[in-house]
Amino acid sequence: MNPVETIKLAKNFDEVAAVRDVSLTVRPGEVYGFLGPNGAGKTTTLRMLLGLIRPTSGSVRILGKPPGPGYLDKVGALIEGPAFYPYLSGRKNLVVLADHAGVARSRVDEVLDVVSLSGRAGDRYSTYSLGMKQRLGLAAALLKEPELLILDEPTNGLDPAGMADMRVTIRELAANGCTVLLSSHLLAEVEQICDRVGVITRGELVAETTVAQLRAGGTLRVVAHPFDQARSVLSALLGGGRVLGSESVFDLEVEQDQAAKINAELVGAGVEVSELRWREPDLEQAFLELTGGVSHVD
Ligand SMILES: Nc1ncnc2c1ncn2[C@@H]1O[C@H](COP(=O)(O)OP(=O)(O)OP(=O)(O)O)[C@@H](O)[C@H]1O
Repeated sequence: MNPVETIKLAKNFDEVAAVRDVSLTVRPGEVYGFLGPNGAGKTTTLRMLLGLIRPTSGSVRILGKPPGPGYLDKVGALIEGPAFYPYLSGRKNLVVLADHAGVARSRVDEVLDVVSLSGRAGDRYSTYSLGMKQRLGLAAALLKEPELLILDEPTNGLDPAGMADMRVTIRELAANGCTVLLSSHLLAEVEQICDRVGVITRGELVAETTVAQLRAGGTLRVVAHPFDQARSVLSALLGGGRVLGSESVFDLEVEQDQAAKINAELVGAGVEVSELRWREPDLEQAFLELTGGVSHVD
């Protein structure tokens, strides 16, 4: 059973088609990044998953259940900045929520620990930094020991240290078996934190793939002299069609671990290799192509 499955999910706001026929699948135990520029339809999709708004068409299953009573019992969510009492401490705020949700109060200190907020848990919420507020929001989402976490832009507005903390916490939660669906407009963030990614633009899911696949497609840059001799060695090794180069520079579409063998073959044939360098694929370019270049990637 996949923790999240949508089939042709769509939402129109009057004339605006905010989400169009989105069919996405989040698999058990993964961190899934829902990536897209601002206004792409991420929040609208997440709100539909959580029953906050009703889809215009299409269907949703969360942890195997369609929307209905109790379908979110094992789901924690952080969406649209959680509401806390500013004059209460972080811990007291969580106690209020735990009591309301019928969760044992002992769980409060556990979740404070998970989000590394124990040291400041006695301070008033109003004195918290944005990063601490966000972590308290995550703690609240964890109270029910969710199997699935849905997080809308969890690092939005955080400073680099706060972002890094949040990433570590999310990865730890996933390592402990929680499935995570998070939205982000930051390619670099999704790359660091997620196993798979769904790319949404103008309301449409334009790609759903693993981060490893997004990263695949790098090239090996080889600079070797003399050119003709280098080309014939490389052609013999890789097949002529895969060896394109000019003026002693070759950009080879090979696996990264073939570099040593290629170097040895060239040097063994008396070719002088002055550069051998793995070049990562340009993810930003790939993302812009997928999204039609509609927005900037930070
Ligand atoms: N309640 C609403 N009424 C009318 N239009 C809306 C409403 N909510 C969202 N939209 C529109 O739907 C589109 C998608 O918005 P959404 O908030 O889902 O995008 P997003 O990908 O989450 O972007 P952001 O990161 O900027 O929030 C936008 O054009 C937005 O203006």
